[in-house]
Amino acid sequence: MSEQKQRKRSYSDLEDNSNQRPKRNNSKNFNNRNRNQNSNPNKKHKKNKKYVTFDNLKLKNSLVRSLKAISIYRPTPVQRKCLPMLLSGKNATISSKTGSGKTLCFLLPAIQLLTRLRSEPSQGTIALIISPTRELATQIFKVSWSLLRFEKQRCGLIIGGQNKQKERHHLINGSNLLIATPGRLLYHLNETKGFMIRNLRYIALDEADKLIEKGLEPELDKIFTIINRRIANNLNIQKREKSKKKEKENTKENKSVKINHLTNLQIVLTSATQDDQIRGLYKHLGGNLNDRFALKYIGVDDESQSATVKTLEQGYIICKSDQRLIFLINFLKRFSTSKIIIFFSSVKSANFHSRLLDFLEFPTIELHGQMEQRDRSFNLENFHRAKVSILITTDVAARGIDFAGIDWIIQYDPPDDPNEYIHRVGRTARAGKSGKALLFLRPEEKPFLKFLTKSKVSLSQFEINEKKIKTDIQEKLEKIIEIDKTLKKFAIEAYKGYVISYTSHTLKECFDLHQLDLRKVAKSFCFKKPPKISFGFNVKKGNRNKRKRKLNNKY
Ligand SMILES: Nc1ncnc2c1ncn2[C@@H]1O[C@H](COP(=O)(O)OP(=O)(O)OP(=O)(O)O)[C@@H](O)[C@H]1O
Repeated sequence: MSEQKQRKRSYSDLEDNSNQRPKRNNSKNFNNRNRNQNSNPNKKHKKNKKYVTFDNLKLKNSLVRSLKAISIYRPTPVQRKCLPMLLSGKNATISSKTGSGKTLCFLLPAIQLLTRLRSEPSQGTIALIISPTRELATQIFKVSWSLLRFEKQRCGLIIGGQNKQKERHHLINGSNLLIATPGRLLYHLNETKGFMIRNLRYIALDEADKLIEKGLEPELDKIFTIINRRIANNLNIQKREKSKKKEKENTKENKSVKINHLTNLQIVLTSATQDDQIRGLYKHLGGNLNDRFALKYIGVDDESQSATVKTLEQGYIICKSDQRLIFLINFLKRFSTSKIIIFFSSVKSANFHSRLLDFLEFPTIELHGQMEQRDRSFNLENFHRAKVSILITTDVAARGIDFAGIDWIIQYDPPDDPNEYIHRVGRTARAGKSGKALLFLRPEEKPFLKFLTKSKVSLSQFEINEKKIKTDIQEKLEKIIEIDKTLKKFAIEAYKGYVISYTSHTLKECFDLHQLDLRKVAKSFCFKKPPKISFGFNVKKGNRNKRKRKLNNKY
């Protein structure tokens, strides 16, 4: 049997073990497994020289107590490696697999710093955490809140979509630890008088690579320029108070805000996927990689053969466009007692599929960036609580969110690149738990597997057992769309969104717009034949006629 064949697994061989899933462990503790396996863990630990506690890492007693209160007793490998360095004030960029505990790596040093400085609310923000999404920022805020339970320092959250007035009030009252998304942070830096940032000493950028990739670089640049200027002014005021003689010199400095005071900050960058872009971002922050402020790279899993965790079982299926939806529906029927996340490439597509699946009596929860913030938070909370549910989402939920008890990650629309794949599947199999992931690929998209392999992700092929797939449903779906005009509208938008999303794929050799057979694509949006719509693509000169003809043929 060929190697490829040996690796193939039948989709129907996959067991739905959701019913046997151990009860959700709220503590999400990596160490519980060890404790359960060993009736007397202390004996084993005494023998084990590597046994490290948070106390060994010189973490304050009150912080160790806060950790115990949320059932966290021992540091994870990445925490063991990073905390000594970060607690001593060094700058670092941290890379380790999804769900390995990076949040505490940047939060504990921030809080320890606040307590060491005995910072008061009147001193404003001393530590700042920037996150690319609102959901992730909120999650970090909740963890910060529980870690500060025995401290007098305050934490605050400022994210898009929230009441600016309320946020202003909190900022003026002083949030020593502030968690923010870039847009809203920039707004308050510009508009909120009394938002004190001049005492800033610590800055962490979570999912740092995403912050750049999301096109947030110009915003970050402005943020750092303002912070730099405020720190500079503050230092000048302090100097002036010390020595009136030097006032002339100081005034000069006051004008030259080009001096980089950001190098006086402790800087931490984290992500499960990192590349050279991170170095670029660090330079924005004023860090010089050759001096004493050098950014130390801490990569916990660099030697690992795989970029994803061992407890994740992952595979792909090859599915023609017109079979995709039928297969998805069959899959959801089969795993009806599971907690599932399905990723789509566009908001419109997520929108339509959520409605369609609800109609077909698969209750879904929707989450994407074009929803009202209130609905976003409400839906996210509901999904967190649910034992069995289907989350229909876009890449807004791909990063950092700490979901519990997820059985399956379905990438119905493929991700843009291997990094995004790694983050998406990282929403399951977290903190030592197990999980499964399934990637849908059209035959033409198979080259994407090569890119995944290069990024140390290897998948098995799950075969579709054609006999078990009910295909008669296609006709019913087409009828539903004909009758329900609202659903039809959503289907048209989704179809358009799907095709357009193809134009923005960076890996053109895997996701080529011109290889889409629109008649088949239309089937997967419940149409008998492609709806007549204009996509308004920019067709490059030279190939204009050829491409136009090609597109016309397909539409
Ligand atoms: N020392 C620890 N002991 C037990 N559980 C822990 C520990 N540290 C973190 N956890 C838990 O592990 C889970 C994952 O942690 P976290 O969200 O920080 O991972 P991450 O590395 O940031 O993941 P991602 O890359 O996906 O953002 C959380 O539920 C957290 O409570």
